[in-house]
Amino acid sequence: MIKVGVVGGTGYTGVELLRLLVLHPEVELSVVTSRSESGRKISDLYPNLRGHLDIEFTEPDVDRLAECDLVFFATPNGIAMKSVPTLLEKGVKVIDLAADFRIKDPELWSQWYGMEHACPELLEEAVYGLPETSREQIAKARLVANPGCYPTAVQLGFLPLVKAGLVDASCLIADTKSGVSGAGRGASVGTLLCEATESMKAYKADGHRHLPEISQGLQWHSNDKVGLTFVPHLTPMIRGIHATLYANLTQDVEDLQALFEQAYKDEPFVDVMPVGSHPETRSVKGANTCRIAVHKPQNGNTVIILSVIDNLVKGAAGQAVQNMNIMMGLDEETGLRQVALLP
Ligand SMILES: NC(=O)C1=CN([C@@H]2O[C@H](COP(=O)(O)OP(=O)(O)OC[C@H]3O[C@@H](n4cnc5c(N)ncnc54)[C@H](OP(=O)(O)O)[C@@H]3O)[C@@H](O)[C@H]2O)C=CC1
Ligand SMILES: CC(=O)N[C@@H](CCC(=O)OP(=O)(O)O)C(=O)O
Repeated sequence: MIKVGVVGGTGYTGVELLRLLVLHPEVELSVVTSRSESGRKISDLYPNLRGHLDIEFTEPDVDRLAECDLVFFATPNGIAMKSVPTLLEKGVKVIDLAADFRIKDPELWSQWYGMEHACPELLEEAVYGLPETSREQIAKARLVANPGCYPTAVQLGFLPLVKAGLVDASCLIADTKSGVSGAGRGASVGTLLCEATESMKAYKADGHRHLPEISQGLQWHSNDKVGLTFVPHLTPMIRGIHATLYANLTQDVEDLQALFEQAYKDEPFVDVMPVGSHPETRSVKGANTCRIAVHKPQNGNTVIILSVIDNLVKGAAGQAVQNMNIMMGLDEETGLRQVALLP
């Protein structure tokens, strides 16, 4: 059994990791941390885990975490980087669900995250954990930077076109919507029921920190300079990301549908839907699946890609378990075969 630790077990991505890991046949949950709930039985706080998990939250303590084979950090940005060097030194593998290791350039990271990086020397080694592009590197990695939720939906949508060099990479547009759980469990006025329901709004239209992450990821697969307009929106649902992506074709493409189907034909967690589909966020709720549909309106040369994920699953905890499976040499789908919850 793989001994696993979760730092930040009280948060939304933390408890989603627990939901997936308690049914994972190769995992023993050894340490789950919380500063605010230390000493409390986990299933008292999260009754969905009653009968599945019988341990208590403990204070985050690097020596206890070092007894694990692999540790997930489901913590705010800037926390994992303080403990990762020690854990790696002690032979523990790490998957960070936050952004500490996602951006390769430490100056760019500091510019967007507003702090000095604690271990910039590890940025080059860290593998960006999008299995659909980096499976082989993930398999050899000690440290994986789990992608953000918007970046997962947007990159999976654009990548087949960008990789094939069929679109003007300098003029990509991503119009994205997120459920409120994307903002985490911490109390804030903006996520109160009365503030976030029956309404919808864009935010950070002039610069969201996922912009450099998505641009970096697309640039790795593009011969041309990537230019992206990215606007996130908050929508009144609990889970889900819906990305509507626009790109301009630079040449005639006979069969866009075939291009996407070919790109993802061996991917267990990417579903290219039939021509004319409009994927719904509820079709991936609770599942580690990204569903994609491609549309080519008759007028003009614009391609529209629709991409949906559950922000807490393929956008966070599910993708992290997928990465763990790859890092530990397990079947990539182990513990991740959930069907989405409908209606
Ligand atoms: N929510 C989402 O959809 C997604 C989130 N992410 C990223 O994943 C990370 C976690 O997000 P989310 O679960 O939503 O966040 P939450 O705010 O819901 O949870 C954060 C967790 O971190 C713990 N924590 C906070 N500060 C510290 C600290 N200094 N040391 C140790 N533990 C700490 C908290 O527990 P306690 O205070 O009890 O210790 C809590 O369990 C974030 O970096 C987020 O950006 C990535 C993709 C999607
Ligand atoms: C709705 C909402 O607030 N969403 C969050 C994204 C959460 C996330 O994925 O954060 P990181 O990838 O940066 O870790 C936001 O826009 O900040």
